[in-house]
This record gives sequence, structure tokens and C-alpha cells, in this order.
Amino acid sequence: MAVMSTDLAATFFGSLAKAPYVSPLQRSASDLLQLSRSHAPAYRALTRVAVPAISVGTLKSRASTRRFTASAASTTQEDSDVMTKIPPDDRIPATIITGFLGSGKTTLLNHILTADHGKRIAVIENEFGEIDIDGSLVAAKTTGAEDIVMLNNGCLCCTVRGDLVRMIAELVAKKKGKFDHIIIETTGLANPAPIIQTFYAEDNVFNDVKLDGVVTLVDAKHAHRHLDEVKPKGVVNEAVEQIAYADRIIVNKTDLVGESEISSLVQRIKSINRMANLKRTEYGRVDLDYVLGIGGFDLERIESAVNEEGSKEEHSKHDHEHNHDDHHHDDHHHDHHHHDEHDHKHDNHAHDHMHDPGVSSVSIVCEGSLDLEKANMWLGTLLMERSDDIYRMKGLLSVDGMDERFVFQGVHDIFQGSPDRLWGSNEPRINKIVFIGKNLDAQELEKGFKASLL
Ligand SMILES: Nc1nc2c(ncn2[C@@H]2O[C@H](COP(=O)(O)OP(=O)(O)OP(=O)(O)O)[C@@H](O)[C@H]2O)c(=O)[nH]1
Repeated sequence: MAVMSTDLAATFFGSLAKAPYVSPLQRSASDLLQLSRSHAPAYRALTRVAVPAISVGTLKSRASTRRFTASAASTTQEDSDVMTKIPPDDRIPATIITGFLGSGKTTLLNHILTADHGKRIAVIENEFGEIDIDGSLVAAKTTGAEDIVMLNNGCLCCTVRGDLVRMIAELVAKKKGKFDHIIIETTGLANPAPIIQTFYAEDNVFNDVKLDGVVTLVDAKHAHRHLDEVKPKGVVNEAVEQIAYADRIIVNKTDLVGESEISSLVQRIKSINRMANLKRTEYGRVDLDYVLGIGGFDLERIESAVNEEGSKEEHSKHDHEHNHDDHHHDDHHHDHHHHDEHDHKHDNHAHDHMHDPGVSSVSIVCEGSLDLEKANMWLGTLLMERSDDIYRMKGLLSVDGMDERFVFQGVHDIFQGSPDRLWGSNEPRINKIVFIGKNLDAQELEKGFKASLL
């Protein structure tokens, strides 16, 4: 059993020397890693992110890497004991708050900081081209228990990633034990990906802090306009990206628009990201447990995200009528894929398959067991060829010969996988995968998956 799971993880990671079987995929994956090393720094993240996952021996003693030991363990008895449980993670959780300009990020932050939750929160603020305005706003409303750290030298997503790393490292070094949670408020123009990657790529951060989740604010009044904005080829639309990476979406400022406008926006958001939970708010007023303690990157919480219900909107205010078509009521026990199409239909490809050039979600739900080698090949190749386009993915797999479910999550080329609990004796072995990304071809993904089934 352990060998199976090791193989599955190892192949994805490419270069795990201890893997008992080297598939062509492994060779090509390690080639890629070597290639990337010689092309530093542009591809540095690729090699760096692989490190925690595969450094079984060297990093073992450090608490924060134990979970990764589980995911890529060697075949020794000692490690295989660890394999079936994902050990507790006592690193400090960090939440990223993102959202377009003026969507209500600071308002939400104030709500969090002034709420009665007993948590001590350190805040890292990043305002592009502004001096401390948000910082003083926040500071004025806090009870004094929190740390406010400002990061004003530019855009968090690109120029000051190093500063973010230093800042987190400093916070941890100086104040460890004095706070329970870190919140990072990004600028309205930030692409969350590099910020997310920071948590995996930088040992200074990774060892002490774990990413808890990405919360994205969406301005109910202006979001359509931002989402519609056509960018030059190759340039990302930040509003779309921010939604795509989210674990929690807050459609804010609902007091400013009517129900039908909100409903169509919600549909549009779900078509981009069907993994995130969604809530409508005024002035960012949400329950704190909706935004803190999310576990959006935790392997043990994969199930709720990949279940069809994962994208369910939480109706806190009222049970408004559902006039939108909810595709997610398909019978789960039948094979199907689901492609949430972005509502613009400028499909350049004339053929009939569902190929969305924008950012969308594709889910595969399919009963059966995967052939390990074929599954490795399929997912490994997909990651190598398409990791730029695959923003996030989560999955729960049934692998032939493995008594445990195999759970995984990924952000571009970061991949974490681990066996989790045993399949129940009468439990149907249903595979569930959700991809969020650009240019996803639902039929092709499903075809690749199905070809890996026994
Ligand atoms: N009507 C209404 N106004 C809101 C709501 N939430 C926030 N606002 C107001 O919208 C404005 C922008 O809110 P902020 O919280 O500063 O938004 P932000 O995302 O931090 O803005 P940037 O830092 O510029 O990106 C403020 O004047 C808020 O008081 C809401 O639900 N309804």
C-alpha cells in the first residue's frame, strides 16, 4: 500500500530518488526540474516548491514538514506508519484577503479585527502607491492587541515578495507566541498566485506559517465591469484571477444593487470558481469562522471542496429564489464531468467540444479505481504541460490496490498529495477532481482521467 502511494506522489514530484519504480514520466519530470534549475530564477519556484515535498529525510525533524513526509514518504516501515494519517500542523495560519480596488477589503479587515473572537491577529498590509492610510484606519479601530505591519514599497504580488518573506520571518522571530493568525491584505490589483506560492517556495515562511486560505471580496456593483475588461493577450484580468484562486468569496456591497444583478454575478463567479464557498454581505459582515480557520490548502479538508456541494452558496440573509440553473444536482454516482463555462462565448475553436478559453472550473466525478501507473502518467504530464494554466486543483482518488483514499491539492506546479482515511467497506469508490484554470478542455480532461481507470 505504502509503495503505491509513494509512487503516486513521487512520480508527480518527479525526482524522488527512493521511488522503487522509475516511470518515463518520472524521468521527464526530473528532466524538467533540472531544466528549471538551469533557468533560474524564472523557474525557481518550480524547483523550490518541490523541495518540501520530496525532502523526506532531511527535513523530517521539523514539525512543519511532517505532513509532506506523509505525502512523499519512503517505503520504510516507519514512514508507512505515518502514511495513513496526516499529522497535526501547528504552524501559524495565514489568510490572504484579496479583491478588486474598493471591493471592501479594509472594511472586512476592520470587521475581523474589531470582532470578539479572542484571536490575536497580526496584519500585513500592502497598499500600492499609498502611504499608510489603510493602516491608520485599521489601527484606529483595533483594540491594541494586534500587530499592524505595513508594507508600502510596491505591489505585493511582484516587487516585494522578498519583503513579504522577510516580514513574515521577522514577525515570527520577534513575536512568536504573541499572535495566533496572520492576515495579509493585498492591493486591489494583486494577482494572488505569487503570494500563495510564497508560502510554499520560501523555507523561511513554510516552516513556521501555513496558508489557511484566500478570501476574495467582490464588489457587487462594479464586478461585472472589472470581469468584462478585456486585457491584451497574455495579460491576466486580475478580477478574474482573484476569484479563481479563492477559497471563500464574499460578494460585498449587496445593498447597492438588485437581486437579479447579484444573482447573475454569483452565477458568473461560480462559473470561474466552483470550489469556493460564496456569501453575500454588506460591509463585509461575515461570521469570523467563514474567513479564519478555513483550511483551504489542507489535505484533510479536500473532501468538502471536491464535493459538488463545495460551491454551494451560503445564504445568510434570506432564502431567495433560485432562478439560476444549478447544474450540480447530477447524480453523483454516475460518471460525468462538469464544465462551468464562462459566459463569454468567443470560442476560437470551431469544434464542438467544450473548450473554454477563459478561466473556468471543470469537475470530474467518476466511480472506479485508477491504474496507478496510468494515473501517474496522466496527472504528471498534465502538471508538466499545463501547470501555468491550472490555477488550483483538488482531488480525491481511488487507486487500485490502495486501501486509503488518495487526496491531493495543487496550485500551478505545487502539488501536495497523501493517502488519508481508509475507504469504507461499503463505500462506493468515487473519484472527485476539480480543476480551476485557464483554457481548460473539460472533455479532454475527462478523457485523460477515464483512460487511467482500470
Ligand atoms: N454601500 C456600501 N459601501 C461599502 C460596503 N463595504 C464597503 N463599503 C465602502 O466602500 C469603500 C471602499 O471600501 P474599502 O474597505 O476601503 O475597500 P478596499 O477593497 O479596501 O479598497 P482599496 O484598498 O482601495 O482596494 C469604503 O468607503 C467603504 O465604506 C458595502 O457593503 N456597502
